[in-house]
Amino acid sequence: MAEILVTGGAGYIGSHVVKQLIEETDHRVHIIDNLSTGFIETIKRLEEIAAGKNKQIKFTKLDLSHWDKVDNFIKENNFDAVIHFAAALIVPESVENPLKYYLNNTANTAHLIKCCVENKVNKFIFSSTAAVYGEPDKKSIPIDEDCPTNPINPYGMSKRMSEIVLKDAAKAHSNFNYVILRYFNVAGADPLGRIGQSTKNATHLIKVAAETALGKRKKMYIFGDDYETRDGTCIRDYIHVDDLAKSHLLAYEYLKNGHSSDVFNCGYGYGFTVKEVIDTMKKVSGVDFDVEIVGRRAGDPAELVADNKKIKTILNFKPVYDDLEFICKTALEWEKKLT
Ligand SMILES: NC(=O)c1ccc[n+]([C@@H]2O[C@H](COP(=O)([O-])OP(=O)(O)OC[C@H]3O[C@@H](n4cnc5c(N)ncnc54)[C@H](O)[C@@H]3O)[C@@H](O)[C@H]2O)c1
Ligand SMILES: O=c1ccn([C@@H]2O[C@H](COP(=O)(O)OP(=O)(O)O[C@H]3O[C@H](CO)[C@@H](O)[C@H](O)[C@H]3O)[C@@H](O)[C@H]2O)c(=O)[nH]1
Repeated sequence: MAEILVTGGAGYIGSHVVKQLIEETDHRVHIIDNLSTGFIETIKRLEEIAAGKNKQIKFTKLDLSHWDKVDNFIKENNFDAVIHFAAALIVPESVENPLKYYLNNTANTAHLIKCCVENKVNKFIFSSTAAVYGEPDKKSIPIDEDCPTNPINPYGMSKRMSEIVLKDAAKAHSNFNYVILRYFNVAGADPLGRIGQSTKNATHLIKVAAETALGKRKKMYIFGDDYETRDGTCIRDYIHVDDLAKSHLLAYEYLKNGHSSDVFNCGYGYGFTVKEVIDTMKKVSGVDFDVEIVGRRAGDPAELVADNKKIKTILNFKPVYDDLEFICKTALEWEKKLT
């Protein structure tokens, strides 16, 4: 049994990982979150899930930018591992306000790593993103972990810089090990409908499509149909949030078994176009909602698809929910609960 700290556990992806830690392991979970984009209701749902298993989770409202408090918090507890989700993640906002991203994502992460090193918290699992690859050329797709990183916005750069901090820290402190997980496009919700993505003003395609199917938006927009892809719209590798969550449990086992630090792409290895996703949402919802084609959104690469051989081979990752209809259906069911 391990003591695991989850930062950002009141958010979308973190809460699905906490759910799995409760349901599939005997680890004790302590969440910290400043509730900037996460929700206290999510913590309450997680507490209910834990109670159903005769377990408890701990929650401390804490902002990672309060370094003194974070120092004390890590000192006072005896964590075996940290799974670090807390971050800001809106790409256009990162262009307008880069310092927010370098402070919240890079500086606070560097400080958290320092606390871990000083207090012998030797296992660190980090949420990174396909955005670290920037706009890879066609011949690099599917993208493997050796593809050069070249982030094109401050969000991607803030994550790439955190990766470098982790690598250097692990090089200098031989007991400290990390797993970096580079997520591709995360979507869907708990298949039992208990938690999901509650993000306000979400820009994510599948969430926007679910909102439009439910009439929360009058119509939705396709950002560009003049890309060099099979139907002119961008291609992405959509991974169900529960499959992604599982990779964190596998990463913990990997580190616990004494393996050394490494980086893994998280995706299914194939992609769908924006039009294919919208058609799938129309099919599962039974609603032929309005869609308008508009110009390209700045900074959107034509295609991002993961080469997932490494995570399958080394972490033994086995996708369970790799079905776009199922992903859209769970996103839609969750969206209904938010109305
Ligand atoms: N959603 C995606 O498609 C996606 C893709 C790639 C990577 N990621 C990464 O996954 C992680 C989780 O993303 P998410 O989609 O769950 O987002 P989210 O906004 O739902 O979750 C982030 C959580 O971190 C908390 N937080 C933010 N700053 C904090 C701080 N200074 N102190 C304490 N808590 C803080 C927020 O309140 C929130 O609960 C992020 O690191 C993000 O960069 C997400
Ligand atoms: O209303 C919409 C929303 C999105 N899109 C398009 O859909 C695709 C996917 O967009 P989105 O869901 O916003 O995801 P990405 O821009 O690919 O970024 C996501 O996936 C990245 C990893 O691949 C993460 O780093 C980001 O945090 C996460 O938001 C893109 O081509 C968008 O132009 C539309 O056409 N209309």
